[in-house]
Amino acid sequence: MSDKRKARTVAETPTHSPVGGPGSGSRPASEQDAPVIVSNVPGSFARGVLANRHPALIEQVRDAFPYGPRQHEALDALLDANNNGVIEPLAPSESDQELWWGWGRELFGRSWFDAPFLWAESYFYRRLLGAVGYFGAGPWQGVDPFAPFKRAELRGTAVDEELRALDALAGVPADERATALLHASVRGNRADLGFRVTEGDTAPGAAADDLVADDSPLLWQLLPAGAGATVAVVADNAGRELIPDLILIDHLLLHRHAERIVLHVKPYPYYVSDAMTADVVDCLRRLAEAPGEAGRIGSRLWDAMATGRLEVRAHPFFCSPLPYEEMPGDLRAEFAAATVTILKGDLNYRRLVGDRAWNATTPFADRTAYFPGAAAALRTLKSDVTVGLEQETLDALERSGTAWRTSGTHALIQVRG
Ligand SMILES: O=P(O)(O)OC[C@H]1O[C@](O)(CO)[C@@H](O)[C@@H]1O
Repeated sequence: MSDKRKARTVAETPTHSPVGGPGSGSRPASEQDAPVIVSNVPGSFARGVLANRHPALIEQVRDAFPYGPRQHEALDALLDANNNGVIEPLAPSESDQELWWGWGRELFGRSWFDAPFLWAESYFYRRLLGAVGYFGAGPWQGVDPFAPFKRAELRGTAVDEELRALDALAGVPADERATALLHASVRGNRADLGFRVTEGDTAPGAAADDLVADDSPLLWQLLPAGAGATVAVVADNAGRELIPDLILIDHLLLHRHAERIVLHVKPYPYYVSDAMTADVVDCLRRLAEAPGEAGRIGSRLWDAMATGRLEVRAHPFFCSPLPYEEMPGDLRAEFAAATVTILKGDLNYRRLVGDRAWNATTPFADRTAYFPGAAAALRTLKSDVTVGLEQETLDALERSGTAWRTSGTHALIQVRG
């Protein structure tokens, strides 16, 4: 962690005020130095994730596998630490111990609730994987603890229906189809398994598809047909999100909005349902084995993988607790070479603009000015961070009196060219 980042984080943590909910859009966050979001504010969304979602998730994972005593004990210890304890560093025998030490040196020994929300959530997932033996030599090595949930979702009838709907879409003009597929990719971000861990969460797709910002014309301007573009897509969730992402990718390739697409996934399980290479394979199989248009899309994508027009990458940075502003040089070069980078989902958004209590009218272009090349965020709002809203939009959202920032009822398409 850079000294600059460390100083900002530590200094701001205790002075952080609650974010989210009605009235929060008018808080006087300076454009340069909005407070880092932490989880120690009673009633805040961030606190709810640590206090409610993480314990529920531990139990779900525990119930989903016939783990042995070692895993049960480690899960008990993680539950206890999450609820009552302080953050412990990884054991020296862990291969990424030094990395995490560097990323959180000043946080170890403090309460989970006092750490920056993004860091605490990321480290929780790292500890969960450790507890179930994902990294250790042994029989549970490499067994994705979220695989049963991902698999169940992919096999569900909702996916059948979504794939069948592609048959009707095949006949509509290409530009209408492009818009529909772009929106499906945004909406797919509602289908986040983590979002459904605790009761009372809004069901995906249950509410109106409200875009609070829509820069899609700029996205299409950046990708005129036949211009030989390379597009980077930073994936978010597997299953019901990745399927529409892949369908959009097929459309971009088929209509030559892109000559080549690099799909960035996580190198190991992360944030419940985040996509890894194995999930891309499962989704491609699901598509390829489907009847009709979905099957045709699946076999085109399968071919695109074979020719290199579609390539999958899994950079370790994607599982770090860092904002994109701190991305390493090789990833920066990769994004710089792309015509546009499409970042899917809420977590990527937090890492893109910074997990801070920004004033919601802070321009998206300002918050992403550091990004090496054009960037497009396709995101359902599932946490407090939001930038780039028009004042009237923000006023209307605040007047609505709803938890518009966190309930998954609203979405956005924001682009910086
Ligand atoms: O899958 P997505 O869209 O990145 O959403 C992940 C979001 O879910 C949460 O982890 C809460 O469960 C947020 O803190 C996080 O930003």
